Amino acid sequence: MFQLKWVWKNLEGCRKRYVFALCSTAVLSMMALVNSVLTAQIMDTVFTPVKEGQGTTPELWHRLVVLVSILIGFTMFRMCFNYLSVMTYETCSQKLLFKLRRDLYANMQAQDSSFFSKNRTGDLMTRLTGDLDMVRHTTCYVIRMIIDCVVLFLTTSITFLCVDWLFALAMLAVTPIIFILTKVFAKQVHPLYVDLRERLSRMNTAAQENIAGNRVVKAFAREDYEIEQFDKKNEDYRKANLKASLLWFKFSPYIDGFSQSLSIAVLLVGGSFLIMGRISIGTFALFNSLCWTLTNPMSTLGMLINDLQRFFASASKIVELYYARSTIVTRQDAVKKEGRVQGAVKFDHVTLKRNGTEVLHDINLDIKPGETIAIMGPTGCGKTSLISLIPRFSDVSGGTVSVDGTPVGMYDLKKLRGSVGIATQDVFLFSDTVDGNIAYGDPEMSEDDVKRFAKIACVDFVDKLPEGFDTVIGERGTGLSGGQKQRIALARALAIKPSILILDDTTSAVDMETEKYIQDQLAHLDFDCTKIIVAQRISTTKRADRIVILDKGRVVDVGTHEELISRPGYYREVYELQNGIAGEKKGGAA
Ligand SMILES: Nc1ncnc2c1ncn2[C@@H]1O[C@H](COP(=O)(O)OP(=O)(O)OP(=O)(O)O)[C@@H](O)[C@H]1O
Repeated sequence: MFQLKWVWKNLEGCRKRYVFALCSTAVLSMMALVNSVLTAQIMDTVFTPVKEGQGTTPELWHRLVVLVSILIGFTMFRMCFNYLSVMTYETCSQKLLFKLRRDLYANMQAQDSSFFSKNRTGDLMTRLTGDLDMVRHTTCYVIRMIIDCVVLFLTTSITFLCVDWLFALAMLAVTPIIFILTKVFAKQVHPLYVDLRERLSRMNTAAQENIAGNRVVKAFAREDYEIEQFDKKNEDYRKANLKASLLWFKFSPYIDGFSQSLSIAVLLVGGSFLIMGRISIGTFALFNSLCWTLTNPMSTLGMLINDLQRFFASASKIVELYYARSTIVTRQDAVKKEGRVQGAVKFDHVTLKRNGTEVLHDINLDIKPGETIAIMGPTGCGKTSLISLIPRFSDVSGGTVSVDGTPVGMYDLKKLRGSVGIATQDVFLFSDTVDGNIAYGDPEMSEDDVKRFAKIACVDFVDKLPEGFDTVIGERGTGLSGGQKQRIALARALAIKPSILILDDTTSAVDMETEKYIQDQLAHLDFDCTKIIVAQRISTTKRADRIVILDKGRVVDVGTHEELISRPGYYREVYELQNGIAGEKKGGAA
């Protein structure tokens, strides 16, 4: 039930309107009885006297006209009221959907990287689409129908009991059996819908991964395998859907059968009472015409419970996302920093654990403002992990990372990240223009600035694009090479004029000449900036003020290019390898 409480909480702003809609449904359901009651009145006060030979007096004509006019007027009023009611439900549920989507999206933006590695994209997409729609469907339809069923059933039962208690009891005798059946059904169907929801999410995840990784699939000619894998998930989903539907089909004949038995009871019991003179023809007509108000709620209640269980399964998933809280947030007692960050970075006895394994051990590093630091080391030694601690993509497990003498954990997160320009290893560009991608960090940026940073990052290929800087790139746009994407990512990182620029293998895919040009440009930026460059190429690292060598999560050496090539170690090995010296030496020795 917490799911319903949560929906109520989120209806803030339109709760009064929603309560009005709920009440209007109850009133409309009660009104449904009035037509039958008026018809019974016409039968007993107009038709019966005529049939009993009293003739057609003007009084009877007058009574008929009045009652039929009331009937027409009432029906018109009910139609208008119903329209108002349905519109209120629709506006409230759409508003709720909009708010939830916005809140969920905002909350997702606040999550850290561990959240995204724990949750599959397809699952998150299911929550934002199908699950949310189930919440909307429940607030605007399922709840309305449940109220309609309950009120209709209760008012009809009370009316029947007031008119003829014995006839009413004969009709209501089967209802407890139907309620027990629907309760058992609800209990059995709930786990099926939780499972169904999970399978749908798995299928969506498979589809999403396949679309994202379609190049890999094609490169390995694994289309048939992928189709087979998707088919399995699709089949799983189909089976789960069928299982839930079959459960309903197992119960529905009994529920329908018992509901329909009411019509037979009306004919049998009502007919007998009519013959015995216990009830009038009007009373019989009333019971007969209102029979549906008892059968309908009972037969539709099962379907509504079906929907309600789907809602509970979907809402639980959304609530989980809604209340997910990142541990990487701005602290209440965060230090207010005015002005530009100078760019001093200090790692003080830093350790970092990932999934319980320590990947960085006792890192000590003091980087001065404006310094250029290169980080080098074998694959998996912790380079990306190390730099991700500066903008707090991850938090340290021990020790402190400080920027300008203040631990990064004490910064306002926006201030900290706004001072760090980062071009990551996996370049991601948005489906936007080149201009939009470069100015991503500052949408107000002038066209001249965009061009200036594009020049620094050597985005010279833009002239060859069909619409220059206005060419849409990314997923739905013009294709770019790996090196071209890297250069746009670099321009994007530079465009915010960061105090600390972090480049994680950003120029690995560009040619040597372009790289040299970019290095020259980076050395002469017109703003103060500390540069931390993760690279594997000696051509990239050799200009750095200091080069830090990492191995198995530890700093094993620090020095300038000259210092490091003058002593044995990882750097000299890479240097010799990349300059063909190792081969020459070996050749000479042979
Ligand atoms: N999200 C994660 N969850 C668990 N372990 C991780 C995660 N990210 C990285 N690791 C592990 O942390 C270690 C360091 O990874 P990291 O990406 O920092 O290395 P790297 O030096 O940047 O590697 P590369 O040169 O290949 O980019 C590796 O052993 C890696 O398997």
